[in-house]
Amino acid sequence: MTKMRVYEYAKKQNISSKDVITALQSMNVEVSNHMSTIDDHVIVKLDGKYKADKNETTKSISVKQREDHKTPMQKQENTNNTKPANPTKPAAKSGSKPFNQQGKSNNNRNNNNKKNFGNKKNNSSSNQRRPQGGAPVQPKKELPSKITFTGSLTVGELAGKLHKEPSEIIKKLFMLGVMATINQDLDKDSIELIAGEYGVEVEEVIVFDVTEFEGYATEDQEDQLQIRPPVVTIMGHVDHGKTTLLDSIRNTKVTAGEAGGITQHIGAYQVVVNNKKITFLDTPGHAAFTTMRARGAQVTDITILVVAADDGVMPQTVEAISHAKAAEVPIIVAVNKMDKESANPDRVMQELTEYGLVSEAWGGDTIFVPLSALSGDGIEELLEMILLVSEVEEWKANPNRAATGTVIEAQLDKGRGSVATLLVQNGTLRVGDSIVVGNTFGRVRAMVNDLGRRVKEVGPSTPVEITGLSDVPQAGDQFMVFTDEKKARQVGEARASKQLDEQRKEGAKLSLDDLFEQIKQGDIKDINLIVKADVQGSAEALAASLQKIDVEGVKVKIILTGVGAITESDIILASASNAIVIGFNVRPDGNAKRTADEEKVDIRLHRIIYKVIEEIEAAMKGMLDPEFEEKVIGQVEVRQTIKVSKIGTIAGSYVTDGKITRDSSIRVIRDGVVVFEGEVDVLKRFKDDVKEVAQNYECGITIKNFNDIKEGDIIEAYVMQEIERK
Ligand SMILES: Nc1nc2c(ncn2[C@@H]2O[C@H](COP(=O)(O)OP(=O)(O)OP(=O)(O)O)[C@@H](O)[C@H]2O)c(=O)[nH]1
Repeated sequence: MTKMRVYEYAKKQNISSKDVITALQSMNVEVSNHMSTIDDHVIVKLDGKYKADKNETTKSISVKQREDHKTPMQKQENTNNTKPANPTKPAAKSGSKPFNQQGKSNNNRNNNNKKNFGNKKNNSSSNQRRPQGGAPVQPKKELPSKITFTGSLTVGELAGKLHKEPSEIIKKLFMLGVMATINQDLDKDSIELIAGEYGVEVEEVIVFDVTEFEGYATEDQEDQLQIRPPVVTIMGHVDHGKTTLLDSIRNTKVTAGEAGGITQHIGAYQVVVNNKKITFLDTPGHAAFTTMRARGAQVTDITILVVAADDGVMPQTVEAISHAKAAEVPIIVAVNKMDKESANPDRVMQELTEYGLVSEAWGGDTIFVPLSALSGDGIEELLEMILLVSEVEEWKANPNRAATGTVIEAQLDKGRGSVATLLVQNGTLRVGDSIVVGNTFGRVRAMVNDLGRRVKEVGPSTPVEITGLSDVPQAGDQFMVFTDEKKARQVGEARASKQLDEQRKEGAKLSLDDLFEQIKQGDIKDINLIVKADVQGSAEALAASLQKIDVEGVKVKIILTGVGAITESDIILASASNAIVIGFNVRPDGNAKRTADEEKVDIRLHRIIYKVIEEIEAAMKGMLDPEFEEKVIGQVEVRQTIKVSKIGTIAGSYVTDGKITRDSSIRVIRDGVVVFEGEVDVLKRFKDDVKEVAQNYECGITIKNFNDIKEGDIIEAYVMQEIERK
């Protein structure tokens, strides 16, 4: 089914949106503004109308206007009806992802998110008619054939570029149902729409942001890529043996492979199995994993999920699964503690099927390796399985380029200054390289590997500890080597100052309020949700219903369902996956609230299932109900009460502050406690019904459904005011 927006149709027909809206209204099709969607049967009807009615006034006027103001060149161009080409950024190469794009947004998009008329309320402009005769005095300058912009333009700026008076642009916007001021920012669609009305071509110029690494990264050609070792993270429930497993792999493999090496804990290590390397991140647990991902770093290729055979699936096992799945990282299950008598691997297999991890033995595709981290039995098999998965996945990188990668950990060392363990993800890192790491920079002074040995250069998937940075970066920060030291300094400094700016601004996390805007801009294809509920049954029911929502091809993806309060870990997962958290009959705990504020994670709390569905659906359609805020307008003191049969209790009162109106909401406060909330029924001055009573005046009030009003009560009057959504 074809669908288009009103303004798209207007463009197609070369007429104004306003005319289309008028036509639609005459056809009894409900449309609110130029952003409204019309479907194909309406389109067919409209097509018919415009075909049959070629000389329809509105059309001839709008075409006439356009022709009048056009240069000969544009007149010619108009026949091509070309859309401006939009330069896009080079796509990151899939074989080697030096920088994760997730959660990143470039400046231009941020600008586009500013107020634009797509999300403005429609205004009642439907009575306005296009001026027919006596055109306003036009500026002398001719229309340009093409205009350029970056990010957005204000109405005034656009007018300047089009050599038009701002008032004319404002008028045009008004015709499209938009009230705009001269300083209002217009987004790309709006700029194209207005320029299109004059037949002027628009080109968006994307300015290269010096602080974004992506801009400097060159694409690797397929023939430059070579197989690189996999990077493995170990996750699992407390005490299931993560640390023991990491130690045991390192002890059996590292010392055997590299005689004389003294293991050094630098946050990651490499082992050699069958002449092939495997890199392990040394910080077990999903907290580190997810914190990194929240910072935009994806370093893990494979997750080893450790489950103790004598304990089975536990809460953190489930969390680890969600985290790995959210990051789309393959999972290998290590069924640990097989040496114990109480070990029951079948139970582990059984329990994990519930989370979609079905062992190969049972017809699934998840690799399960029974082992004992303590005795070392099964570790060899686990390592072989890791190699097997890597053979299938074929992770690649280009060793012959300047290095890029991620910070695994970093700290300030008394003697050596800033010390950071970097994981090289692409290219080769060398001593002496000029490097930007996160928001700091420097030259690689010395490099030490996981065996405590000094090294001169390291290739892809290798962890290495470096010194020489001017400041301490953070785990998860990305780094990039620059051939030019000056450039490194410049980029490092620019990034540092940008970070300061960003700290001041809000993070660009997903929120229901701007969901529609993001969907419209094509920025999101899935909406990630985390559902926490008081009981498993509701969590599942809610998740199932939410998954059925499908608005304009955008789907809801549930990345975690769980029972109990919303925890900090949920928030971190939400932040890393750009998800919204839904609490059904549950609340966030203190830490979760704080983290959600910091990470700008949107939490929605509900008590009724259909309300949740309704809200998400409305947000996706850009139809969220307006938000209201309470505004106290006045205070009234009850000085005397009179009981009247049939009417109830009349409160003889005195307005001590502000005013009270007949349509205000009220609360009755007795000794500081709210005893009733409701509405005014009748408001009188002497015998007359009045609309409002101002400060220092007496009045008589009755309250709807409340007769227990007492002398000395305070009546607080308030109204609900719509507040603009962010
Ligand atoms: N019998 C037996 N005990 C094991 C095995 N692996 C680990 N353990 C024991 O289980 C306990 C917990 O092991 P850890 O390696 O500290 O577990 P962990 O998952 O790292 O725990 P946290 O760091 O607290 O999350 C220790 O007492 C280990 O000795 C095993 O294969 N067999």
